[in-house]
Amino acid sequence: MADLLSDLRPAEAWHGEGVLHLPGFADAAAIWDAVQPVLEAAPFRHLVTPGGKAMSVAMTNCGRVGWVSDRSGYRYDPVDPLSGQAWPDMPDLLRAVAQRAAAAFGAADFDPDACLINCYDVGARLTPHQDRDEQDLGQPVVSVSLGLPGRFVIGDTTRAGPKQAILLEHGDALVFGRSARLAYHGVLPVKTGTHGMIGARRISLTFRKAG
Ligand SMILES: O=C(O)CCC(=O)C(=O)O
Ligand SMILES: [Fe+2]
Repeated sequence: MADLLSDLRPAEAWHGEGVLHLPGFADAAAIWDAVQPVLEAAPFRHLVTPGGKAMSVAMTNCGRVGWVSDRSGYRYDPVDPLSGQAWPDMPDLLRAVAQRAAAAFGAADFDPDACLINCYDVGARLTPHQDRDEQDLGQPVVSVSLGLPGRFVIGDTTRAGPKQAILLEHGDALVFGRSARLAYHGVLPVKTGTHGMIGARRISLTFRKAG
């Protein structure tokens, strides 16, 4: 007998054994609600790269530690440099969706302690990089997308290697790990548009086991 939900929802897609795209995986409205108190306590801000340039993506965090960048480098820090306080706790609903996505990837023991929240205004981008500030590279990275579509590009472990683009839409989850854990990835400039719930921007929540 046909499963009604799986008929309505686009299928999950593996890109090799290291990248799993889960279209429409998350309850985006519930996630957006849960993020509001985080944004009140720790608003989006444009971090500065070690080279001194402001990033086009605005960022904040929740969880035990948060990812920060400044003139001295990149790191996970338990303190929000803007408030001088601990980052807001990771809401249970966020942790749960990240764990559910990781389980679909085969990482049932994923226990994130950091959630980096990225805000892309129209035109903002993230140039290809590796996520390598986490201690245990055996754990995957899970992202959940909200708002305008994002063209996520991911390649191999070399900066210049060929990349494929995966369109990430409102409510999609993406997991990368194993052979793709150190793959170079980024987000192309977000195209003009307005999303009914999120406005003229894309927001991604990226969950990691940092420590
Ligand atoms: O916004 C995304 O989907 C990816 C973000 C990312 O690569 C990161 O936060 O390290
Ligand atoms: Fe990344």
